[in-house]
Amino acid sequence: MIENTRLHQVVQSGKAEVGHIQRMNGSNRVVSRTPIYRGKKIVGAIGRIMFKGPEQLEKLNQEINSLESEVKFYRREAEAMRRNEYGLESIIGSSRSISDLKNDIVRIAPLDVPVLVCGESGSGKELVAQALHRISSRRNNNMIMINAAALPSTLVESELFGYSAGAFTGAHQKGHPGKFEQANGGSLFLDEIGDMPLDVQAKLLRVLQDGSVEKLGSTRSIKVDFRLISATNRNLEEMIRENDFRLDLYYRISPVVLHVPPLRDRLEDIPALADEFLRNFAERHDRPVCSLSAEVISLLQSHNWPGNVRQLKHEVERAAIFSNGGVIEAHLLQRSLHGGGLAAIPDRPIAGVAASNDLQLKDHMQKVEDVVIENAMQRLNGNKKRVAEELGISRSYLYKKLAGIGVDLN
Ligand SMILES: Nc1ncnc2c1ncn2[C@@H]1O[C@H](COP(=O)(O)OP(=O)(O)OP(=O)(O)O)[C@@H](O)[C@H]1O
Repeated sequence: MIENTRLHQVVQSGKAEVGHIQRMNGSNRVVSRTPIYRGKKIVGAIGRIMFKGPEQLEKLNQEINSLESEVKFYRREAEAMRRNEYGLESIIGSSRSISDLKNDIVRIAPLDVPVLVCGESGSGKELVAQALHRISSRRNNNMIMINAAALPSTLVESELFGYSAGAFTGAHQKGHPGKFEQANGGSLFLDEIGDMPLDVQAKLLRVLQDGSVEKLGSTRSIKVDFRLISATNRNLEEMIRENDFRLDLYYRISPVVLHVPPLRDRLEDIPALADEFLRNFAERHDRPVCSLSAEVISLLQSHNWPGNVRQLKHEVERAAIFSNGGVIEAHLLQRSLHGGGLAAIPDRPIAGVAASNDLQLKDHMQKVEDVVIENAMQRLNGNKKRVAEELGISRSYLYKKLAGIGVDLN
């Protein structure tokens, strides 16, 4: 006889009981009781132990919760990937200049020629590079990214060329493939190529001429075949005139040049861009999607966006964070967007700048920049990526400024 049984009640009521706790031999069990019918008549009931104890049920519950949130996460990821499937879709905008750019990408992507993507910082050069790769015949292989500005000079060679086993003390036993080798069969995206030191430019040129690399510590050259996509926000022609960029390298990297227009020249794209950023933000943080009031849209369209789309994205996401959902109103935008003022209110007063009369305007500007950058570095705990994003400047420019201020970059 099962103690505490309720099977007789189930026979009487004809109602199944699922997930009930029943005390048996001093332990709690999770049980189910189901009536047995013959035709319309109840002829008995069957009891089953579903879980050996409530803890087991709790554990299962936790597992289901964690699986549910995993599914949610992958759903969001899949959605993001679906949007990026064709590469071009991730470039939002239907202005004339962006439509022309997309048409050029479609035309150029299948041709296996090097492409130089020029444009101001934050204008979307990396997105263009991704789209070129994704709709090229090399899309099933990797696109390897190198940020020439962020490569410490001591690591340039091992990073780019790789090294063979035992090439130097501390080298990994099996050696290491460099970025050129990793890009074999795919594309190599050289970001901020204008910031590449002259000695590295010479090495890169050799690789492009020979189509092969020699690892550090090895005399054997390895054939490499990649499509080179470079990007810069610098004026390379001017750098060539100043002997800061090699003319022969320029010819190699620029059979096709694409120009990404600055945001201020395509203000009509702002509503679509902002909508996309708000949608992504809501998806990432599992929050309802906000929209922008007409006043906010017109304020955004009257700004000149020195940090381009990156700055817009940052601004829109910032407003979304501070909004309570629904429509984002103008008071949530930073002061700078209401006409005048710096993008960030400096934590440290910009002292001494106005006081000294013997400085030229550009020196005053430099000082203001230095202080704003130092403040942002402090506020964001030295996170250079976030500082560059917040100030709407490229990381290469930030590195240069930090080196000028005397901040240790390592
Ligand atoms: N047309 C666009 N549609 C959607 N998002 C965009 C667009 N252009 C830029 N972005 C977004 O703005 C940010 C900056 O873009 P990206 O990194 O491509 O700029 P960049 O020109 O390569 O900048 P940098 O010169 O600083 O490296 C990214 O978050 C990117 O997704």
